[in-house]
Amino acid sequence: MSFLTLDHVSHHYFSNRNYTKALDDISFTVKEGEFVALLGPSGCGKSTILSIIAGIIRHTAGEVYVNGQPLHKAELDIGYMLQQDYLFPWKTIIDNILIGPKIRHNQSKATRERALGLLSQVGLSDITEHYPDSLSGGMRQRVALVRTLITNPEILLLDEPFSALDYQTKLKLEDLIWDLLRIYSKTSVLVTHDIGEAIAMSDRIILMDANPGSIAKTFEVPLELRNETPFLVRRHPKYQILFDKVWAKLNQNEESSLQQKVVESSNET
Ligand SMILES: Nc1ncnc2c1ncn2[C@@H]1O[C@H](COP(=O)(O)OP(=O)(O)OP(=O)(O)O)[C@@H](O)[C@H]1O
Repeated sequence: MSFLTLDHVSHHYFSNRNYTKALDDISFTVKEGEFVALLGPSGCGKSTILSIIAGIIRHTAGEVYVNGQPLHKAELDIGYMLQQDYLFPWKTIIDNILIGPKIRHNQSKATRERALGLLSQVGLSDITEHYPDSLSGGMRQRVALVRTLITNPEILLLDEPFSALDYQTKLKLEDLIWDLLRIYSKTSVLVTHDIGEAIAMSDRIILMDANPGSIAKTFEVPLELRNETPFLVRRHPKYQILFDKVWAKLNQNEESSLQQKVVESSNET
């Protein structure tokens, strides 16, 4: 059974009297424990989808279900990881991690021990009393990951969490997160522009189109790739085959949307 369902979801924004149709008729499901990537060009509505799932914005049409219940009734426990880590510079690493439990009045000894255990799993046991300014970008994102996992969320929303990192750090972090999410069987939705990252990390790729944001095609990642770590996936022969298929579809969509724009502008003049 599906854990999360987006059923014919559309969304438009109104700002300064401007109307933007951000999403048009989006339908997909995410199974429990599944890792789904939303891939697409800038402005196709990837972050809008995450904001809708997180309950930050209310979609204009359609419905979102969690375990068959409408999202607004489901009280979904969410972990949100962003490009920026948003660590508080005046708090130590352990205090940054324990902010979520503190807000929920759940700062038990067991929670602290869980935090220390997670820090050790991401290779950061020695820095609990350090401040974020003394850490590298990759270390800070590892802390952000622990802070996201400490409340044991039902679903993890990852909004380009690697895009501010250098390539080497990004590859290492992909492996670490992939490993941890499988250990804890976390249901996850990753937003990315990066085809390689989508293939390496996920079970399924939802490729999106822009203007307005819609689903162009869904690609299942072959089992042989899903069983490898993200780093090793990139060496697998099936990786290149899938990469080429996604790349071809992405280019085909971009070209047809460019042609449409040219036709529209020539009709206006
Ligand atoms: N608060 C807002 N007010 C008005 N329009 C918005 C708002 N947020 C997003 N949009 C518009 O909605 C569309 C989808 O934006 P969104 O940020 O969801 O896309 P995205 O695929 O996540 O883009 P990117 O990859 O650049 O982050 C875009 O046209 C964007 O300009």
